[in-house]
This record gives sequence, structure tokens and C-alpha cells, in this order.
Amino acid sequence: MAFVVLSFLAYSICLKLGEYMLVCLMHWRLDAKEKARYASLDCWCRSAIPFCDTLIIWRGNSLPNGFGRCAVCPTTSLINHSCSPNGFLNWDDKRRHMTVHVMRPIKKGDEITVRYVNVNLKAEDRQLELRHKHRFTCTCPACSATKEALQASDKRRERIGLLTDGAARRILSLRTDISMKEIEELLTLLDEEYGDPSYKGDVCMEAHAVKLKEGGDKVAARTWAAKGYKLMLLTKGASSREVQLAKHASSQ
Ligand SMILES: C[S@@+](CC[C@H](N)C(=O)[O-])C[C@H]1O[C@@H](n2cnc3c(N)ncnc32)[C@H](O)[C@@H]1O
Repeated sequence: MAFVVLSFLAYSICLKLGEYMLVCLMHWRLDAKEKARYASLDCWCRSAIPFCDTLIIWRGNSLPNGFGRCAVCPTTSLINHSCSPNGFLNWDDKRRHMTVHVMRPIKKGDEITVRYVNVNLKAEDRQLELRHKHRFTCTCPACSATKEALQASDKRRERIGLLTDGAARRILSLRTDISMKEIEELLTLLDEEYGDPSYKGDVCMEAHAVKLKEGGDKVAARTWAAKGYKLMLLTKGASSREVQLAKHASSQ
């Protein structure tokens, strides 16, 4: 047992060291202008130790860009966090850049925000993670609500988390045992907590899978897929693989 734990620990350390060496190498290859832009990004602790700032900036600003990969994107790294974000980041693999999508209409001059952590956690847990990973205390509208509103929001988010975590498990095990009742509950909760259209596109695609499984109601399945496609197109953009799959499903 101890051997397995030690091997796993050694493997994790090697992986992290490899990542940091790669980051330093990539940074070294940047030209002076790119280096200056990189250095201007948020860094919670500046130091004179070589490569220290490079790695701290990497830790605080890198974003996932495709399966198992991360990148620092100088413009999108300027976007702040909110626990009820109006924006969503997506990596466009074809054009090789990050795209920002707004999930609901925003007024001119309003700030675009995205999520840095799982927003379906309770406020206390979100704050813990934000302080630990990003070293700030969130004061977004969701976190600064009254005690009663915060409790109601925590309850809703916990339930949303439970229902959507179930979705991830179902996808992994290739099962679609969520009921239409749960899907409708999830859509209502998402509306109440985040507003339209928020994260409802993925849920509509779940409904599409359920309808296909439940006796193969193709018309209803297609209607859900069309709804999912419309919502996901808005929040993830046409280049997203999920959006393309939703488009395909809506025409089947
Ligand atoms: C990726 S940077 C975002 C851009 C940064 N605000 C800037 O001006 O360069 C992440 C850092 O921004 C700050 N930040 C992001 N969202 C915040 C929020 N909701 N409240 C306070 N600080 C926030 C934190 O210092 C965090 O470590």
C-alpha cells in the first residue's frame, strides 16, 4: 500500500515538475513584447527569484484549452470571476483561440464575468476555493446577498450540483437514467438561480437522450435537441464540438 502511495506521489511530483519546466521553456521562447504582456498579468506575489513570477502568473491565469491542456490567454485572463457569471469561456480548437460568450443580455458598460470555480458549491466552499487558489474574497451579488437569500441560493445550488453531477456520472457510465421530472426540476432551478439561458443547453441534451431511451420518441427528442442547440450555440459558440453534436441530433 505504502509503495502504491509513494509511487503515486512521485508520479504527481514529476508531472508537476514537468509542467513547470515546460512553462519556463515556453516563457523563455516568447519575444520581448510577449514577455512584457505576460508579466503585466495578475500575479499575487512578485519576487526576484528567477522563474517564480512566471510560474505564479501561470498558476493564476492559465485556462483549460482542450482536453488536459492549459494556456495563458492575455485578453481572457483579464476577466474577473463571479459566482453568477454572465460569460462563459470556450476554447476554439479550429481557430486556436479562446472565445468568450455571454449567457444573457448585458448592458453596455457592464462587466463580463466568468466562473473560476464550480459555482454549484455552497457559498462558503466557493469562498474557500477562491481564497486558496486565487487569493481573493468574492463579493459578487450571489455572495453578498442577505443571510436568507444566501441560504436559499446554497440550497438551490446544492441540488443543481447533485442533479448535474449525476449527469457527468451518467455520461461516464453511458447510462441515461435521469428522469424527465428531474430534468424539469433542474431547468426550473437553473432559471431561478442563474437566469435564462445559463447552463440549460446541456440539460436539454440530457432530455434528448432520455426521450430517445424512453421508447424512442424521436419527435420529442429532436425538439429537445433543437432547444439544446439554440442555447448551447449562444453560450458556447458554433465551433464547440458539443454544439455541433447538438445540431446533428436536432436534424436526426
Ligand atoms: C485571472 S486574474 C483576472 C484579472 C485581474 N483582475 C487583473 O486585473 O489582471 C485573477 C485575479 O483577479 C482578481 N479577481 C478576479 N475576480 C475577482 C473578484 N470577483 N473579486 C476580487 N478580485 C477578483 C484576483 O486577484 C484574482 O487572483
